[in-house]
Amino acid sequence: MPSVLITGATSGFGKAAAQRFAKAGWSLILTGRREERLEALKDELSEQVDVLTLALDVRDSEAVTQAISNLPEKFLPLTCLINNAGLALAPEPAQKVALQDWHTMIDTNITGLVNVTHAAMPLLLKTGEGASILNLGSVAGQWPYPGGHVYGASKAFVQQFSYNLRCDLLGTGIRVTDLAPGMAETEFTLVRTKGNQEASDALYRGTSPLQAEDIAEQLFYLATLPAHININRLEIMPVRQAWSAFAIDRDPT
Ligand SMILES: NC(=O)C1=CN([C@@H]2O[C@H](COP(=O)(O)OP(=O)(O)OC[C@H]3O[C@@H](n4cnc5c(N)ncnc54)[C@H](OP(=O)(O)O)[C@@H]3O)[C@@H](O)[C@H]2O)C=CC1
Ligand SMILES: O=CCS(=O)(=O)O
Repeated sequence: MPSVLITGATSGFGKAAAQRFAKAGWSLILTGRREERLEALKDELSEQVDVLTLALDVRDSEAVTQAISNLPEKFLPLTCLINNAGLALAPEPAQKVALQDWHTMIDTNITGLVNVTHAAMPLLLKTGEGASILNLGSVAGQWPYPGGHVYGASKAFVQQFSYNLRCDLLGTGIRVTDLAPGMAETEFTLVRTKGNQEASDALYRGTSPLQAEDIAEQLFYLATLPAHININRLEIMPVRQAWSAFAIDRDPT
């Protein structure tokens, strides 16, 4: 059976992806920092498929390299890497943000993603044709909005890194995709607001955001496309989300 390595499998897209790939019989390598959630997911899915859990922080390059370069044989060949672990912090304007919040986003969304990709690449190269790297970007990587500051910039990195990887991996058979969702109801806003459940509920109330299962379905689709097809970027929004007009600063009347 093919195997998939999913970062950030303790919640949201990552957890839903684990459930989707398990349904199709893929072996799962699941990572995240919250060990008890990883173990609960393992309990849920290990009757269906082989599950390996790796409790780690993607920002810790040594831990990442150590864990991924020592995967048990049973979980090889590695067919798909889903770089999903990530977060937004500080929805307030840039001029009000604590510097540490910017660092946390850069360290997780950029350095973490790079750490995991670097560690997994030798395994994906061994797999060759049909292997995939699926990177969770965001509409925020393409479209600016107030409060997007470093989060949007980190997702722009994900897009360009994905495209550049495509160039270097040409001829290896490895596909690379920047999957860029819009508003999706997960724990994302709870994290962004540092635990404000009311603010999170308010954002999703009265509209129809994407659900984690919608993104899991796209991830499974991308990973199981015929081996000669590469989708470079897939942007997906809820029907009830769109762009808005330019904001203009005007003199008071
Ligand atoms: N929801 C949305 O509207 C959108 C989200 N995205 C992106 O999708 C990805 C998944 O987000 P989503 O499922 O919505 O959010 P969730 O908050 O529900 O899940 C985020 C996951 O990332 C993991 N994670 C965060 N930091 C680290 C870290 N330092 N080391 C390891 N794992 C980490 C968390 O695990 P743990 O805390 O256990 O470590 C968790 O499993 C993110 O990259 C996000 O930016 C993109 C577009 C839209
Ligand atoms: O990446 C998350 C979606 S949004 O909050 O930037 O619209």
